Amino acid sequence: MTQYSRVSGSVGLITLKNPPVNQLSAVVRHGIVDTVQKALSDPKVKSVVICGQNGMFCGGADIKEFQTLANMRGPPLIPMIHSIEAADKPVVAAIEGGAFGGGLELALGCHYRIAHSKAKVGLPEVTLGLLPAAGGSQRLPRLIGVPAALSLITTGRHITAAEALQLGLVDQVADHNTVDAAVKFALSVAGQSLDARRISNFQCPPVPNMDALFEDVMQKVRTTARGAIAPIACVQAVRAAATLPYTQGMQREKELMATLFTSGQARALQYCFFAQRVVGRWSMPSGARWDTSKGRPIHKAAVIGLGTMGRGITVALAQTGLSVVAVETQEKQFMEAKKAVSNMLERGAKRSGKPLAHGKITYSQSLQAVADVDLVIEAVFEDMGLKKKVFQQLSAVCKPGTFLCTNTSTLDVDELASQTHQPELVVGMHFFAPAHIMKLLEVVYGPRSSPELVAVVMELGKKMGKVSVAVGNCRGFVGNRMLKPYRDQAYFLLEEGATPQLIDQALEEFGFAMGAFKVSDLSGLDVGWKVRKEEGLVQPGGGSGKSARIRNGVRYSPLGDLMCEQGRFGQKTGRGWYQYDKPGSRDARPDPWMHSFLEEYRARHGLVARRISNQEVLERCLYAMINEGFRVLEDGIAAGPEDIDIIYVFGYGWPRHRGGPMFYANMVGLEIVLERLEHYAQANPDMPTLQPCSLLRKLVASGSPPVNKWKEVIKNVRSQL
Ligand SMILES: CCCCCC/C=C/CC(=O)SCCNC(=O)CCNC(=O)[C@H](O)C(C)(C)COP(=O)(O)OP(=O)(O)OC[C@H]1O[C@@H](n2cnc3c(N)ncnc32)[C@H](O)[C@@H]1OP(=O)(O)O
Repeated sequence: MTQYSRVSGSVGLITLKNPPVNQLSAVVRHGIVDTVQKALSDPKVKSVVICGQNGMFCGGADIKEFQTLANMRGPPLIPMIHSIEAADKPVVAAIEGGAFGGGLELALGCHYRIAHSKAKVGLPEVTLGLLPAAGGSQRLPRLIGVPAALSLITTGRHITAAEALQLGLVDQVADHNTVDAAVKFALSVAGQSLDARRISNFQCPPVPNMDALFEDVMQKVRTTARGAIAPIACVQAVRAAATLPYTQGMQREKELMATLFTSGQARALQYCFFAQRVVGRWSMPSGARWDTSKGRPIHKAAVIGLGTMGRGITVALAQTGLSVVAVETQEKQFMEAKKAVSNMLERGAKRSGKPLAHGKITYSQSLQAVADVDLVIEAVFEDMGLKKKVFQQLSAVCKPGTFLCTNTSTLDVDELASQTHQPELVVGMHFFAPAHIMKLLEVVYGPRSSPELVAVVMELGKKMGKVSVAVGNCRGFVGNRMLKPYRDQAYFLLEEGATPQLIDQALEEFGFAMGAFKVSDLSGLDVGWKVRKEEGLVQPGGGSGKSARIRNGVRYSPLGDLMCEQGRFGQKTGRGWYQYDKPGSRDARPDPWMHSFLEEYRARHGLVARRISNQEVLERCLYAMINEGFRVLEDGIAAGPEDIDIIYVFGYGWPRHRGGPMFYANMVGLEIVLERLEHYAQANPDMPTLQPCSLLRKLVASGSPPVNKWKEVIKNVRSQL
């Protein structure tokens, strides 16, 4: 797992060999210890280079080893890195591809670092619920200063070789063969004193107003962490580097890591890391899979409808380098959209430092302009009649074989497919607003969608920088389907005595970016109202008596309808579940009006307000959502719990350190979730979404297996259906 050779007469070359990313598994650590020893004891060797095979230096510790302590046997990283730093011959790290986490910590133990110009480096441990505990939190601030180290360690961001050079993190950047450059460099420094090269001997560069700096950073980190503990431990570890001698700092690093390492948050974040990769290996109920389905190249794409979503999708496509035809038939919207897209592209180019993608887009007011494209994304208003018409037209205008995609968030993809000559070439691409920024893409296949098309769209999603999840077609797909019972419970809790701020606070303390009512104000209450009106659910004035709160035998809350009747559509009208300074403002403040509105509503419906605890809010909202998640799995709409969890983490503000709703259910204990659902279902027989799903019962009956074992139980349940 490590290869050793002597090159250029006097350089010992150690190559890490552990696909896919030369992670520091026990056997690699053994190899490093042995080969370093060999090089240092060989009198012919005057200096040493460490590199990684296949153009990758090292992706850090082997995250899979963290699952079981038994796997952690083998030489520990810290003494291994110390022995490299203490070596009396210069050791040079040749960084190609990347040096991350323990990989960068290994490089920081070396006396010199040479990086390829395309390489990236970073300490992403915080994203796995950890901190750089192989000396990274102590060496990095000593090398590049406290503010820069805080920025890298608390965010885990990867930086380019150029930025690393500027910070003094690497000593040289190579444009060609990095190993050759490192060997040449190693020859040139052989025999030189290493006293000034051992970072653990450095003092942190002094920082003016250090207490104020740490207070400020801690404040910011607490706000953005939303309950995550690792970013806070990272700040504490860097503070130790800035204030304590190295050995004491290392002791502090160890103590902080001990708390994080076995935490539920670390388990959740490491689960998310692997889940994100699992969803790329998609499968369909037909048996089609990512590794047996081949897409075909897309050279030219089109977007139909340049409202908010269409504009974002146009930008996301153009930024991949594709030629894009952007179509909007309404004159006013057409002119506004051109300007808006152009501004969005400029902002994107500024942010990313990449070239502007203006030239990739041609605008048209006619659908005829899409005749020669390979793929179309329809993004017109969310109206089945309108979308059907567009699909009929597209089917007539586009060349045979063109892939047709719809950016719908709820509508039946199969019904739209049936409007075309080739229904197998239709899928849903559910983007999230703003479409050029939000990472999630739900790829919705219907029963007739071809695996080739799913492969094409999943690949396109990747090019757009999205985390794409393939899901089956049903109302609301995965994300919005599970959101409905969650929202319903929030409304029912308002009726029973809660306030919007009580519910939102409980959800935000749990870690959601925004509570259910703030989200509702942001997206606009009128959107759901329109849908409910079309479905015949809305009774003007909200009605009275028991029937006013029942639809089709199921509990219904008309509260949202009543709010809309008063023109309270949320942020856009300056009034919603909260009040805002002016329409469009985002600063939500509790509205005293809501108090009397709810009191009057409860009186009219004979409801007596009771005290609602945060725990009840979480149990009712989250367990209702999770229960629907089990139904989604049972119905085969999502291939596995990872798909659901990634959708929620990337599209719905679910706190990543809680691993997604299904992982969270597993952490709470499936038997507890089942018991609480039974309890609430019994108390509310008119809320069928609280009736525990049979898959949940089955999992509990099977001894509540860990989340990565659910697929076997799901397979059995499905085969019995
Ligand atoms: C008390 C204990 C003291 C311990 C002290 C030491 C602690 C050290 C902490 C660490 O080092 S934690 C690990 C830090 N490293 C990272 O977070 C890097 C994680 N990896 C990545 O970000 C990316 O994989 C990459 C390296 C940037 C490469 O990206 P790319 O897009 O090219 O490939 P992927 O699809 O992401 O990955 C390919 C493949 O490799 C698997 N993998 C990646 N990194 C690791 C790893 N560190 N350990 C194990 N496996 C890794 C990844 O899962 C993919 O495989 P899969 O089969 O498709 O899942």
